[in-house]
Amino acid sequence: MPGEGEPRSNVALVGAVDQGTSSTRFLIFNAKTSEVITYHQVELKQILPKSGWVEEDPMEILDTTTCCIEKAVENLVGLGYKQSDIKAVGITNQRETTIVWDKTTGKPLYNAIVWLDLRTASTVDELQKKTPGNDKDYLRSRCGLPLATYFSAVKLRWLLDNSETVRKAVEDGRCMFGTVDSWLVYNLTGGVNGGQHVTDVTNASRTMLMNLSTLAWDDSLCRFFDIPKSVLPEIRSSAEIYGELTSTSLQGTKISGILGDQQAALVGQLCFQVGQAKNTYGTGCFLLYNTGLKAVESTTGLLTTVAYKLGKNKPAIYALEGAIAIAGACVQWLRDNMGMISSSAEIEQLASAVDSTYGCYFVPAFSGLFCPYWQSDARGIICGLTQFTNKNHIARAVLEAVCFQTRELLDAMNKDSGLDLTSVRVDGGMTVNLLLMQIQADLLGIDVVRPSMTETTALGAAMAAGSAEGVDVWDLSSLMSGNTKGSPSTPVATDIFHPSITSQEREERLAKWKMAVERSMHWDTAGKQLRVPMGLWDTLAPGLYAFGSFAMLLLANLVAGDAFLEPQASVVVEVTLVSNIPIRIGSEKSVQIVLTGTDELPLGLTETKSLLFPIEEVFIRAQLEGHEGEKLELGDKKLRQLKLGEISASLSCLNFFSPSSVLCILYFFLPTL
Ligand SMILES: Nc1ncnc2c1ncn2[C@@H]1O[C@H](COP(=O)(O)OP(=O)(O)O)[C@@H](O)[C@H]1O
Ligand SMILES: O=P(O)(O)OC[C@H](O)CO
Repeated sequence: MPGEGEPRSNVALVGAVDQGTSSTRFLIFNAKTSEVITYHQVELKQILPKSGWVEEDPMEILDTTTCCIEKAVENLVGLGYKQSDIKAVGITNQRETTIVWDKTTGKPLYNAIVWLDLRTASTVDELQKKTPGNDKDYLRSRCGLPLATYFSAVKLRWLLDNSETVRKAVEDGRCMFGTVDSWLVYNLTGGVNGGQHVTDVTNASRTMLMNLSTLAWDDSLCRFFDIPKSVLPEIRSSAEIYGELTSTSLQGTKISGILGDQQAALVGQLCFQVGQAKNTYGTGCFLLYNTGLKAVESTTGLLTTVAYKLGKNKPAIYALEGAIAIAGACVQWLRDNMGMISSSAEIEQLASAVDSTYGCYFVPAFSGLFCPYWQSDARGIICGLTQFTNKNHIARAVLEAVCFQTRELLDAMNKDSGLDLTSVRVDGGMTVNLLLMQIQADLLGIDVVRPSMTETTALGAAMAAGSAEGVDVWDLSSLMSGNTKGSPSTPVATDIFHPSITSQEREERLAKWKMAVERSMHWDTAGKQLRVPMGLWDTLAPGLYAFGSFAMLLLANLVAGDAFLEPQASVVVEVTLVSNIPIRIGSEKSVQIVLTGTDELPLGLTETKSLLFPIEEVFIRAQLEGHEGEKLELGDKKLRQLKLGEISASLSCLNFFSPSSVLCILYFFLPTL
C-alpha cells in the first residue's frame, strides 16, 4: 500500500454530492471497495422568515457544493490520488425543496422553499376543495401522494400565486423550476451556457406532477395544480450520463447519477430485494420499504414513491415510504433555539444521565405531522411536566420522540405490506447516537442494524453514477441479484441493537405517546375562528343587537296585529313510559318519556318528543307517587302505555307564518347573508 501523499495507480473513484437539509458534503468512494477515501462537509443556513416558513438560499446551496468538491479533491490529491481518478459524480439531495430560476440570467427568482415549510397550508385547503368529496387522497392513485404542504407542486403553486416576479417570469417564458438536483445539475453543467435542465424519476416522484405508471409529467396533474409544463425539467433515469461538470477542479467529469437522498440510502443499504427496508435519521426521518416492480397504494397514510431506476432501459422499482418531518431538526432546535446543548452530539450525554423521561413526552410537530397523520395544523408540545422534570428528561424525550414516530411508521408499513419486518437497517447523521439506537430497538421490538459506514446516502448516489452506462466502474449486478457473498461492496453490519424491554412496557409507552400526539393536533388556529369566553364589554354589541331584535319584534307585532308570542297555558299531554329495562322508581336511572301532543299542543310540539329525565327529577316523580319501591317490568312483552295522569305545561310557541315572525327571521338572518 502506498503511504500518504505517494502516487497510487489504477483506482477508479466516484464522487457524490450529498446536499441535505442541514449540510452539504462531497464524498469520494473507491468503486471497488465502497470505502470512503475522503470528504468535506459544510453546514447550511436555514432562513426562517416567519413561523412555519423554512427557506434556504439557492446560491448558498450551490456555493457549499462547489466548496465541498474543491476541498475534498484537495484532500484527495494530498492522499496521493489524482483528480482524474474520479470517473464520475453522482448527486443526491434533500427532496421536494423547490427552486425557481431565470433562464436568461441563471439567477434564483425566490429563495428555495424547503420541504419542511408550512406556508402552503391554505393552498392545500383550496386545492383539496377542488376534489370530489374534499378528499386529500384524491390524487394518490396517480402520483402516490396525499395533498400536503410537503410536496413541490403545492410550493410552486404558492409561488405562482404570491410572487409577482415568478409569475412574470412564467409569462415571459423565462422561468425554470427544479428540485435541488435540477438546480445543481443545471449549474454544474454550465448554467445559462448550456446547463442541463433535468431531474430523475425519484425526485420527480416527489413533486405530485409525475404519473407513477408512465414516469412522465402527467397532463391532468399539471392541470389540477395549474402548472405550465414548460417550466418543468426533463425526467431521466437515476443512472445515466446527464452532462459534464464545466467548473471546479472536476471540470470534464461526467455527472451520471441522481437520486433523492432517501432513495439513495435505500440503494446504499443494498435494499434491492422486495421486503427490504431502511430508516434514515437526518433532519427528518424516512423509512423506505422496497416493493419491487409494484407501486403499492398505501391505506395507512404512507407514500408510494419511485425507489430507483438504475439505467435508461432498466425497470423502475417502487417503495412505500414513511416520512417524519422532524428528527435531527429537533436536536438542532435544542442547540440553536434553546441553547440546551452546544453540539448535537451532547444530547446523548444529557439524555443518558436519566433512565427515563418520567412521563415527559415531546411531540416535535414543528412542521405539522407527516406520516401517518398528515395534520398540518398540529404543533409541537411538551407534556407530562412536573416540578421534577429537568433538561435531562427533555433531552431524552426528544430522542424518544424520534423513536416513537418511527414505531408508528413501522406499524403502518407492516399493515400496508402485510408482512412484519423483523429487523431494520438504519443510517444518517443521528445514528452515531448509541442511546438513540437502543431506545429505537426497545420501542420497535425488533433488531436495529447499523452498518459500519453510515454515509449510505452518498454511497447510493456514487453507486448509481459509477454503474451508469458509459461509466461502468461500479458493478451492481451481483449486489442486485442478492448474491453479496464475498463482495467487498457490501456494507458490513457492525452493530446490532436488540430490544431490551418487555412488550407490555413498550405498548404502554406507545399508548402514552399516542395520547401526547392527540394533544398536539389542531393547535394552529390561524385562519380559523376561535370560540372565546366573552367579557361584559364584549357582550355589549350582541346584547344591543338582541335587544333591538326583540324591540323590532314587539313593534312588528303591534303593527301587524297578529299574535307572535302566544302563551299556551295548561297543555294536556299524555305521558308514556317506554323502556326495555326494569326500572326501580326512585333510582338514579334515566327514563325515556314520550310526550305525545294533542290538538291543544302548540305548534312546534305537535310531534312526539323524546326526552331523557333522571328518574328522580322533575314532575314525573310526583306522578309516580304511591309506586315507590315497585318494580315496573317494561320488557318487550309487558310494554304498555302507562297513563300517569295529566301534566300541566306552560309553553310559548313560535307562529312561523305570522308576518311579524317572517320580519323577525329576516332581521335575524340578514347580517349573515
Ligand atoms: N450525536 C447525535 N445525536 C443526535 N442527533 C445528531 C447527532 N449528530 C448529529 N445529529 C443530528 O443529525 C442531523 C444531521 O444528520 P444528516 O444525516 O447530516 O442530516 P441531513 O442529511 O438532513 O443534512 C442534524 O439534525 C443533527 O442535529
Ligand atoms: O435532509 P434529510 O436527509 O433529512 O432529507 C430530507 C428529505 O429528502 C425530505 O423529503
